[in-house]
Amino acid sequence: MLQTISELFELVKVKNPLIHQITNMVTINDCANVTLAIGASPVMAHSPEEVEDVVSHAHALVLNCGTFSEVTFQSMLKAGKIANELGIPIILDPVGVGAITSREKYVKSILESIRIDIIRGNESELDCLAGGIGTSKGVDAIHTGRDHEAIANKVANMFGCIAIVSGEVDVVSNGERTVIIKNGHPYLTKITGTGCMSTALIASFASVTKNLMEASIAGISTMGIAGELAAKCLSDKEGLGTFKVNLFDVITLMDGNMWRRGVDIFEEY
Ligand SMILES: Nc1ncnc2c1ncn2[C@@H]1O[C@H](COP(=O)(O)OP(=O)(O)OP(=O)(O)O)[C@@H](O)[C@H]1O
Ligand SMILES: Cc1ncsc1CCO
Repeated sequence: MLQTISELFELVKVKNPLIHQITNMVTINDCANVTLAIGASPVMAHSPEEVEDVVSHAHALVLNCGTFSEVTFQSMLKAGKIANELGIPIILDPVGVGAITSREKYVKSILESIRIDIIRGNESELDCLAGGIGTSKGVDAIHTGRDHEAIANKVANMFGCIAIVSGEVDVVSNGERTVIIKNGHPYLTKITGTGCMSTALIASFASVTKNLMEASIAGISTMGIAGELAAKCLSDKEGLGTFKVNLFDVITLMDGNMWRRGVDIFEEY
């Protein structure tokens, strides 16, 4: 498995897939840049008049709910339906679901109307989709001690997709098989958007393979490994600003070999 995942890095760089992202206004620029850093090509288009055209040329579609509106919702439905028709993988990032009541209704409606391939969110967000209370503080997770493996497994089975619960360890499940990834660094929680950027990375990998479990593992672990290496390079006088720059540097340099050396996977079946 490690060998085939490591090959995805080269594949993304060679194919330079187009990743259509309907995303939030807080982290949009970072998501575009991380997509470029891994070797894919971002296009951020939101308007209902444009999304059908844009998605029909894309190789993956990201739906990120971070700053939501009725217009965004309509755009997501339009783009999602075309992506389903064309067999383009859709990756949902249900930012803030559980924290903002109206968002839950919209996200559940998206999940009823469109076939979603991968859902990535933090513990609170995925717990909400699994039918729990999804306790959170704004868009950040509140750690409840709930079983992340059970949450990922339940979401995967409920929506027939791959579910990723990110956190101190990341859990990836397709409802039958669960993989636990132990990479990461606490600083990843201190700059906004590392979850959103992980979703953009997952979409980049999902656009070049039919094996969406491997794409999910590649995307989420890349952020964890990059966080570790970015922190390791910090001097005593450097903090989150340099950490963020280092994070982009590491992701630019990441290839299959670097990934294999850094990844810390624990598998369960
Ligand atoms: N306590 C932690 N220690 C180490 N790594 C962490 C920790 N919490 C999260 N991470 C890593 O941070 C990245 C983002 O995950 P997180 O769950 O914080 O996303 P998020 O809450 O959706 O983020 P955002 O909404 O800011 O985009 C992942 O790569 C995850 O592995
Ligand atoms: C801070 C924040 N608020 C809405 S979206 C977002 C980015 C992280 O999800």
